[in-house]
Amino acid sequence: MILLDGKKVSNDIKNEIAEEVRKMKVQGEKVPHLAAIIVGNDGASLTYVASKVKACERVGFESTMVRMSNTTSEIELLDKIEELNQDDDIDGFIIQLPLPKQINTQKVLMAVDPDKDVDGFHPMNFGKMALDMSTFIPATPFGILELLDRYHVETKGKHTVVIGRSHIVGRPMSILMGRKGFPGNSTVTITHSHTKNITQITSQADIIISALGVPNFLKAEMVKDDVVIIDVGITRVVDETSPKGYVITGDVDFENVSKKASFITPVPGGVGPMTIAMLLKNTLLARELRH
Ligand SMILES: Nc1nc(=O)c2c([nH]1)NC[C@@H]1CN(c3ccc(C(=O)N[C@@H](CCC(=O)O)C(=O)O)cc3)C=[N+]21
Repeated sequence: MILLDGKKVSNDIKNEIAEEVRKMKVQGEKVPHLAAIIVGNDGASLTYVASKVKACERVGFESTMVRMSNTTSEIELLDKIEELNQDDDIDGFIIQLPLPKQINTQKVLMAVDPDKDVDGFHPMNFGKMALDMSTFIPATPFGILELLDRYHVETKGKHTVVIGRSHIVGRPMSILMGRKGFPGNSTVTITHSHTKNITQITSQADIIISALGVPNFLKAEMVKDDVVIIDVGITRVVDETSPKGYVITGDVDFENVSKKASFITPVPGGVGPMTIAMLLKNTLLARELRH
């Protein structure tokens, strides 16, 4: 079994980006600037945005965190987005999801300038991705592709099973794995809450990408030998014995499934850190597009 070490690979990527930034500075160019809007004060969201800001500092990017109260109206958020769209100093920005229920997420995502949409959530960019045009690929799927690439995991002709059809992970992942190229050229099955007899499907998979959010959902009995496992789950499970009071738990019963797997991502230290690294990569791309 080979561990797909997202922590290590994301560090390698950050070092590569930091090197690019150093070159920009030497040439007297402006460094990339990422902004993140966070609405509300949900603990998990704050932690994620804080780690994005920290990652910016680490590679030498500028970053701006925009905090808005959880009673923010849709209009107020749309105004803020327009401000960032117009701000020439900002190369890219994200709106941390999920948003409070008074706000229509789809409407908000459509207000982002597609050239600054480093999350790749605007329908224009999602469409480009589906049509193999160059664009911002959503950070988590992009990170998974990068991990598969750097570990030379064969995807061509393999049966990839994606669990979950979210707009952020499952749906884009199912498109990307079936695209021409590498990683890609997989035969893809996408499963969701209405899928019947999921074990019958997962047990035929060469590659399983689980983005469900149900801790320890995928058991050893549901997979075949030498399967490749990508665990996107990051559920906080209460644990009084740990210093933070919770442990981050994946969708995969790691202890048992890892015994059958050829490659597997750990949680934490797998897909999560890759997400952050690829957001930086998209921000670098956004800056290059604009200058
Ligand atoms: N507009 C938007 N873009 C996002 O990219 C986005 C979002 N909204 N909403 C929430 C999800 C979640 N997400 C993660 C980022 C880093 C880790 C990460 O670094 N995880 C560490 C553990 C971190 C910890 O200890 O809490 C790991 O898995 O090793 C996890 C999850 C980005 N998301």
